[in-house]
Amino acid sequence: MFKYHCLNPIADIGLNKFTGNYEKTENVNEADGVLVRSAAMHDMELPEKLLAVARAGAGVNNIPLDKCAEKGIVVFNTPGANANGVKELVIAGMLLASRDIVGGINWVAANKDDKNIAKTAEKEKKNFAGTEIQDKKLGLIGLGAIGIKVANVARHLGMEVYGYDPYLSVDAAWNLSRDVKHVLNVDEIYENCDFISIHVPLVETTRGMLNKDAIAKMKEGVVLLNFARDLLANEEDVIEGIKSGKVRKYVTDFPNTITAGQEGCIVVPHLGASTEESEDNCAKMAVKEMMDYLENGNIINSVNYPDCDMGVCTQAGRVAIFHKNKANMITRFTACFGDEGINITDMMNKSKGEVAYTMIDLENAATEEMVNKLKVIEGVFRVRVVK
Ligand SMILES: NC(=O)C1=CN([C@@H]2O[C@H](COP(=O)(O)OP(=O)(O)OC[C@H]3O[C@@H](n4cnc5c(N)ncnc54)[C@H](O)[C@@H]3O)[C@@H](O)[C@H]2O)C=CC1
Ligand SMILES: O=C(O)CCC(=O)C(=O)O
Repeated sequence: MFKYHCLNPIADIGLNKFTGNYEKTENVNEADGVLVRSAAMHDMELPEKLLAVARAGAGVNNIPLDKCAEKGIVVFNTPGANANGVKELVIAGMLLASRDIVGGINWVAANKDDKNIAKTAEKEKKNFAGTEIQDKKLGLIGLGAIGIKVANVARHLGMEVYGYDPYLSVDAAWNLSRDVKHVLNVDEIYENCDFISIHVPLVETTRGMLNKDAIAKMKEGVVLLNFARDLLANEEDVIEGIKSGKVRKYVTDFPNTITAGQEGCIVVPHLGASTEESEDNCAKMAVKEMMDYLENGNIINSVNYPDCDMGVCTQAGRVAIFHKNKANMITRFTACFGDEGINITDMMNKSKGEVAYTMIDLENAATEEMVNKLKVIEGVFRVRVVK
């Protein structure tokens, strides 16, 4: 029996995929798996028993990835599962920035008792007028699951699209409209685009990348859209840009004390993935990944361990070892089994950066003695008897 804990509400359609072999617990300390959306886990004490964290979503900056890796806790996310939800909101964001739709709606609500509202509106509407997005230039920083979808739909809306992604995957390239201008220097986006939308993960190298130096290179009246993470922008610099007139609007999905209620900022309460479809897709994918890992030791879509998939174990035993990615580890593992006279029938070893994961199928079930021998090998973080 496995136990799971939800740090945020997770869609029932996903939770209903758990079989009778799973039980929900309200006590995180007894959970084998944790499901999470945006809850901050950095200050959380990681329970000894915990084996896996599944983020029902894309961004994992709320999870201590390295700390989890060192404890042999696999962190999963759900690539692409909420990308369409975000794409649709980004398009809405561009439209909201182009005419003062929110101001206009508020004006109507404030004048609801005016018997002549139809006539007055015709006089007042000039205050809320704006521009169209067709034929404007859109620059996308990050051409992953979301960036690509935004690029392709923007092309259909008649925009000229520039895209920048130094790590563009082959899959992503296949899905990208050939009309998108793929630039190799982000400055080309800053210098040319009327709308700039950022879709990269928040990591040390991307933190604050939309700052005063970047804004200085941009066109007058640029619209910035940030549906990725607030800390990707230096928002004080963005506010300065708005005050000087350089930045026409800043559309963000991340309310905070810098942008909430600020003139020129259109702030949405983190609604990018808040659609029934995205929530369902993320929940289903997160639960599937977690179950495959808990039952079979397979890792698919992890952000802190390599993918490693040996299917369902048909042998008597399966052991999974989390360890440092360094020389001689496999020799030492196999020696442990050899010393006990246990035959290895199949094996897989994968690495990701500084960590590695080894799955070993055995003709006989692993003994406690053998597991203890593996645990004390220098560089081993965790040994898990899967079967
Ligand atoms: N507002 C919301 O509710 C949501 C926000 N997000 C945020 O959006 C981000 C992107 O999501 P996805 O597109 O699904 O992720 P993804 O992983 O599919 O795409 C990210 C892309 O950014 C690229 N990249 C990384 N560093 C870069 C850099 N310095 N310059 C240019 N490109 C760079 C990567 O190569 C990758 O193609 C997430 O990390 C998350 O923070 C994601 C989903 C929902
Ligand atoms: O779960 C959510 O609503 C947030 C989604 C998100 O920000 C992400 O997937 O990165």
